Amino acid sequence: MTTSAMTIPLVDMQGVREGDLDSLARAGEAIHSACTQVGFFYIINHGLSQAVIDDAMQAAQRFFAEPLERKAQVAVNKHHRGFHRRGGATMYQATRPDEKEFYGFGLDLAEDDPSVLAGEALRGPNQWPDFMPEFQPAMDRYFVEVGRCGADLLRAIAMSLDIDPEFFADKYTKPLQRTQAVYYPVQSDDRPADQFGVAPHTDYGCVTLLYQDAVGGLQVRELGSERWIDAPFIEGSLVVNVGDLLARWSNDRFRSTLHRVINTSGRERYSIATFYDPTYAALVDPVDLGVAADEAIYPPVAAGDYILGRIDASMSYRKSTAS
Ligand SMILES: O=C(O)CCC(=O)C(=O)O
Ligand SMILES: [Fe+2]
Repeated sequence: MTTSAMTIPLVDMQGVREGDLDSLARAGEAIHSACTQVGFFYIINHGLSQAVIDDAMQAAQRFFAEPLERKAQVAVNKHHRGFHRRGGATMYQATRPDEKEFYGFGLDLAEDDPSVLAGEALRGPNQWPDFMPEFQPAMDRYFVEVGRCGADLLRAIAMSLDIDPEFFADKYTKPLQRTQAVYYPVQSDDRPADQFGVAPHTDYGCVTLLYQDAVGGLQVRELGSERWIDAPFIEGSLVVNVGDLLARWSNDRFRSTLHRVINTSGRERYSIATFYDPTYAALVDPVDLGVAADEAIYPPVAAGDYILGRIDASMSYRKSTAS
């Protein structure tokens, strides 16, 4: 007997952005069922302007089209910012590095910022290519707008858990938001079976917000089966998924679902993934999300410590220069 495939729900964020409490409750309910049953959902009316998205995507395409020697001028630094060449990222449990390039950046903190001076990992100034002056402003605008959307999502998630809708605000005063423009070269049909654009993995942090182009290739693992479900491009949408840290925070009520990318479309694929994660020291304690103390599966952990451990395990450059 075949059962019908899991579907990835779609949530309208319009009312949430307008601050309407009824809409917040409705979106919260839809998001809650998506987070508990699928771990993935699409959002529309997310508040990012299409012009900002298009500029960022075009800038990313131009950047990745540069020769490797140029891109290497902004090679990833110890603050986890810059260009990651192909082969630099291997997902835990994967046998081969991902077939992708990406450019990562985050909250731009000066070298004399207290968090940087204190040696907090993953903190520091962004780096930008001086050979492509339009790259930084396009990416910065995207970063701000997608961060706003992340905050809206967390408001709806808090509401859905029957806690103060503003609960997450003070956990995100200095977010470990990491935004990554990703380039997937064309993969051949006769590639080894264990060669992926991104190998099957779950995300490390709280919520991931993904803009993908129309090429497709993202797949989500159906719960309780071996089936991979396509998460195709939907015009005007972002794909959102729960990461391991939010699943932990929720005491495993929310699911952090396996996903992967295979790009056998014959076309190059581009996406921008944003890992919208809390302040380094924010305490992730299931009790704060409404779990009785004697039912909490996980002890409290500092968000940054958890995320850092996961990043260190998957990025080859950090094995030599981790800090
Ligand atoms: O680019 C995509 O479609 C997904 C990327 C992804 O899963 C990740 O970077 O964690
Ligand atoms: Fe992912």
